[in-house]
Amino acid sequence: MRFYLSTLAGHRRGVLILLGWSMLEGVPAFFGGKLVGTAVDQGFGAGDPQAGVLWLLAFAALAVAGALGQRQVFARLGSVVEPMRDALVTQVVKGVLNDPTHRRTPDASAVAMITRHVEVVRDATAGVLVQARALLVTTVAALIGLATTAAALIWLVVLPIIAALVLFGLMLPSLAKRQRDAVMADERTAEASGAVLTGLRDVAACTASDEAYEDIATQIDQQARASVVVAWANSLRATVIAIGGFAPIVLLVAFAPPLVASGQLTKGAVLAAVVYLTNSVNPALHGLARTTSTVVMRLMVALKRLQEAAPEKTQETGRETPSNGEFVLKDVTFGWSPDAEPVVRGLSLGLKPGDHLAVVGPSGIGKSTMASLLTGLMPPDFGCVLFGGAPVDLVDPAVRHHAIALIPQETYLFTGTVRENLTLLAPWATDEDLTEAVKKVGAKPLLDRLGGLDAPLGHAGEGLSAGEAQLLALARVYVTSASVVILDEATSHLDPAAEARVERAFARRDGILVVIAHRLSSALRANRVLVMDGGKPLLGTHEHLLQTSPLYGQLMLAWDPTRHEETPLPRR
Ligand SMILES: Nc1ncnc2c1ncn2[C@@H]1O[C@H](COP(=O)(O)OP(=O)(O)OP(=O)(O)O)[C@@H](O)[C@H]1O
Repeated sequence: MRFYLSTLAGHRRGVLILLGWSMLEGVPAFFGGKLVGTAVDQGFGAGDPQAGVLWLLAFAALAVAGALGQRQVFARLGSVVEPMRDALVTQVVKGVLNDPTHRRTPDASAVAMITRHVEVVRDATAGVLVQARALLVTTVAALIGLATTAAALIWLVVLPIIAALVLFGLMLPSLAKRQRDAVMADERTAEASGAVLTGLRDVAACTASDEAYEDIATQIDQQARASVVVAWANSLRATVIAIGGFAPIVLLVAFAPPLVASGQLTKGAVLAAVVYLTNSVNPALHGLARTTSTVVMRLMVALKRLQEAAPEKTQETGRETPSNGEFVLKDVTFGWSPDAEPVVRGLSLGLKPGDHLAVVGPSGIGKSTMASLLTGLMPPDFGCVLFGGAPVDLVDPAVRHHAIALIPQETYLFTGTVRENLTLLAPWATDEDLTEAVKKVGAKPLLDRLGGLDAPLGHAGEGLSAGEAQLLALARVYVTSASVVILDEATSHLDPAAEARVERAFARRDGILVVIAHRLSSALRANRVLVMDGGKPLLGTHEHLLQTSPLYGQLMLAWDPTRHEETPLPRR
C-alpha cells in the first residue's frame, strides 16, 4: 500500500492536472440548478420565454464546457495510471524472481498471479480517479449551488444525505470482508481445479477422480455461496443509498409549497433545488455506491492480495539453504503421537557424500519412520536432523525435493510410455541418460522386452511383475540429480543377485546411500550399519556390531547366505 501510494504521489503533477480539468467538469453541476431556476423566475415564469431560452442555452454551453473537461480527464488518465502500473509490476516481479523460496526456479505461476493483481490495481485506480473524483467535484459543486440558490431548503436535503452516507460508511467494513471472501473463494476454486488439471495423470493413475471431483465441487459451492452473500450486501447498500437520495426530494415536495406561498422561496429556486438533486446529487450518490462496491473494493482486495503474494512475506518454513550435502542427526527422538512410545530414540548419526549406510532391525521397529525423518517429511520431537547445516524440514522444498530421493517398497507407475514414467523426476533426462540408468540398475533386458522407451505401460504398470516395476522405479531415481538416495525396501521383489547389483550401482553413484534392508546381505555391502531394536540405535561396521550387538549377532546367525532365497528379517 505504501509503495502504491508513493508511486501515485510520484505523479502528483499528473493528478493535479486531472483535478484541474475536474473543476471544469464540475461547472455545469454548480451552475445548472441556478440557470434553470433563473430561466423560470426571469424567463418563462415572468412571461419572457425568450429570456428563459437564453438562460437554458447558457446552461447548454456550460454543459459543453463540462464535457470538454471530462474529455481532458480521460486523455490525461494514462499518464498517471500507466507509470504506476509499470512501477508496481517491476517491483513485484523482481521480488518473485529474487524470492529466497524459489531460488532455483523462478515461480512463473506466482509472477502470473501477481501481475494479474497489478492489472486489477491499474484498472481500479483508473476507475477511482475517474469516478470518485467526478463524484466529489459534482456533489460539492451541486451542494454549494443549492445552498446559494435555495438556502432555506439546504438542511432538508443535507441531513438525509449525511445519514445515508454515515450508514453506508458503517456498512463498508463488512462489505469489504464479503467482497474479499468472494475473491478468496474464487482463487480457491482456481487452485483446486488447477491442481487437478496439472495432476490429471496422477489422478487417473490413482483412480482418484471422485475425490478430485469432490474437491472442486466443494470449492465451487463455497464460491457460489460467497457470491450470493456479496449480492445481498450490495443490494442492501444500494437500498440505503436510494433512500438517502430519494428522501430529500420527498421532503422538498412536502415543505416547499408553504415557503413559496410565504415568499421565502421563488418557484425557480424550488426547481433549481430539484435540478441539483436529480441531475447531480442523486446520480453522484448512486455512482458512489457503485464505485465503492466495485472499483474501490476491487482495488483494496487486489492490493491486499498483492501484499499477501509479495515474497517478502515468506513463510517460516522453506527458507533454509543447505550449505553442503551432509546429514547430521543429533539425539533424534520421534513418536507417532505424544502418548505413543517413541519409535526412534536418541539417534545420532553423521552421513557424508560417499557414505553407504544399511539400516537393519525387525519389521515395525521404526526404520521407515527414520527414513521419513531424513527426508524432512516430519520434524523430530526432540533433537535435530540437519541437512547441510539446516534443519531438513525447513529446507526450501524445491531444493530438498531435488536433493533427497526416497524409493519406497510400493512402486508408482502410471499409464504412459516407459520414457514418461522414467522422466517423472528428471524431465530434462535424455534418452542416453535413461538408457544408461536402466543399464546400471540391471533393467536393460526388461526395457528390450517391453520394446524400448516408447513402449506403453498400462495402468499402474499392468503386465509387469512387482520386481520389474521396482526396477523401473529404481532407474527413475538413478537418473535424477538426487545426492541422497534412500531405498526403503525398494528391492524387496528382486532376487538377491539383482538386489546386489542395484545397491552397488547406487553406491557407486555420487552422494549418500541409505538402504533400509530387506535382507541382511545389504548390511554386508554397506560401510556402516545402523541396528534398530526399539532402544537407542547402534551404529558401526558389520564387524564391530557382530561383537557389540546381540540382536545383530542373532540376526546374522539366523541368516544363511548360502541359500538362494534368504529369510526376510523377523517381525518385531
Ligand atoms: N503414519 C503413521 N501413523 C502412526 N503410526 C505409524 C505410522 N507409520 C508407522 N507407524 C508405526 O510406527 C512403528 C514403526 O513403523 P515403521 O514403518 O517405521 O517400521 P519399519 O521398521 O519400517 O517396519 P517395516 O520393516 O515393516 O516396514 C510401527 O508400530 C507403525 O505401526
